[in-house]
Amino acid sequence: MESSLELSNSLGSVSSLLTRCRTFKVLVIGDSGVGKTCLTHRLCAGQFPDRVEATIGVDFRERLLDIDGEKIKLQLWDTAGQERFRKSMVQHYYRNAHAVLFVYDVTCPASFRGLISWIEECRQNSLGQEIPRFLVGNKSDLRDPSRTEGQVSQEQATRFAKVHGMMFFETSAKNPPLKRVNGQRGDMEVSYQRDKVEDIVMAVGAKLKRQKKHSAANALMHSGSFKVLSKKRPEKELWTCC
Ligand SMILES: Nc1nc2c(ncn2[C@@H]2O[C@H](COP(=O)(O)OP(=O)(O)OP(=O)(O)O)[C@@H](O)[C@H]2O)c(=O)[nH]1
Repeated sequence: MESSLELSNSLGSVSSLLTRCRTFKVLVIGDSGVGKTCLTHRLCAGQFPDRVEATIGVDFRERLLDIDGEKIKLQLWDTAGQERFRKSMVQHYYRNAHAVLFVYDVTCPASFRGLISWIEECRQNSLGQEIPRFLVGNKSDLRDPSRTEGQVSQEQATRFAKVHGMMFFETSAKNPPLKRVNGQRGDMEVSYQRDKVEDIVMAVGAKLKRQKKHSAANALMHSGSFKVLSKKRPEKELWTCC
């Protein structure tokens, strides 16, 4: 039997584990040119970059979040969409990933169809179904409401997301789309999209935070006593301070 002092120490460790800042590796994948680099700039720095070049290999950007008083660091891995720039590094991308953003361009149906091969690449690299997945239709500012051809509809994307267990967002890394409204000064265009980019980052953070609590609670339940956690520490790179 554990003494009450040991028990209280154990509970103290649980609480410090739960409040510790954790870094989450989030992969951003999709065809070349869909806007992964611009999106990760917006997600991390809040700005659309002036100039971008095709990603070679991988780029990292980080975003520190405070979710309900808890600090979480998202480390976004902006991977190259072009096969020739990613070949030799693919396995490294997928190692220890905590979440994946699948990005397509809403004005490029080929990039939407291409998602199947990105899902397959995840499977080949042993990314389990328990890893949270998010579907992001980018470049919504270029959507032409008068056209149905040559664009990916939100209905199509919603169905796809449901089938593949993903949370779906449509957004623009560049600009919110404009809408014609009848204001006091007559007809004018105003932006009507809330900052969906911010919604994405908060949704990813919240989902990962919930998962973290869940896995810590599971570890506690399965060990019987929390002492076991200190013996079997999670992998070093997964637990870093902000
Ligand atoms: N209009 C519009 N253009 C965008 C948006 N996001 C990205 N772009 C443009 O799309 C082009 C490609 O953007 P990138 O961010 O380099 O695309 P990527 O997916 O990272 O491409 P790779 O590095 O080759 O994989 C650039 O010219 C961007 O300016 C958007 O939301 N709206």
